[in-house]
Amino acid sequence: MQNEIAQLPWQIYRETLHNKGFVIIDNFLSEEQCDALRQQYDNPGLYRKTITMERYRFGKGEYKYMKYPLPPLIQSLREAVYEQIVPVANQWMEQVKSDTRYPPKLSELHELCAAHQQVLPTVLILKYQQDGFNTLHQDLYGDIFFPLQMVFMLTEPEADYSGGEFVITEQIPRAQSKANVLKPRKGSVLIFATNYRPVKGTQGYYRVNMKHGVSTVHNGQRFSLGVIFHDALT
Ligand SMILES: O=C(O)CCC(=O)C(=O)O
Ligand SMILES: [Fe+2]
Repeated sequence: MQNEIAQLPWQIYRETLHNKGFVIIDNFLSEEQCDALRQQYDNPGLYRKTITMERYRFGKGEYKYMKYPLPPLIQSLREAVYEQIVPVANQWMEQVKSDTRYPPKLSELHELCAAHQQVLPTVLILKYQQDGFNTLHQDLYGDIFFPLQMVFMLTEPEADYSGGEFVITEQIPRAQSKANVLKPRKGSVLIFATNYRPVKGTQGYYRVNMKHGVSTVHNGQRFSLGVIFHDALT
């Protein structure tokens, strides 16, 4: 899996991340891998915490945080994609004139997280049913955060559910927000900015704040797997 990931045209994906703050890679997971992950939703041994989204007013639906050790497929995806996108994260830090630099390996990011008491895995699997949705948010879990994250689509739009678009908003300084509405197919991965992206202005780069969420699912069931790279305090 790690070798297959390394073979993808990452230079193009990195450019898209720079230009738009998100990129969709189709057919990243097979049908079988998606179905297997989805079936694991009901395997209680895999999870450390279940969140009913209504309770926190996060939306409507349910998600579960995985425990360490992660299933081998997810562990290797998380490591391999991190290594490909860490140059984007570092270039963003440079552009916004931050001193933060991210290490080349995910294990090194996790050492940094651990030094800030962030040791719990943030990988989560989400399930939305009819009328489910996810309010616009940012996945920050402590002082240490990696500025990009990914989400895998485990179900197929129109066939498995309707509605349920992935929404990313860009809050342009001194203007109203712009929305990007995405409908990635089953097996696709979407990589996107966790809190902001740099945009070139007349006087260097400025930060455009980004949030993401999921619009209302009208029918059916929508499953996704969110992979955040930093670990959490709680
Ligand atoms: O269900 C989705 O597509 C989005 C889930 C989410 O907020 C995330 O993975 O961070
Ligand atoms: Fe999220």
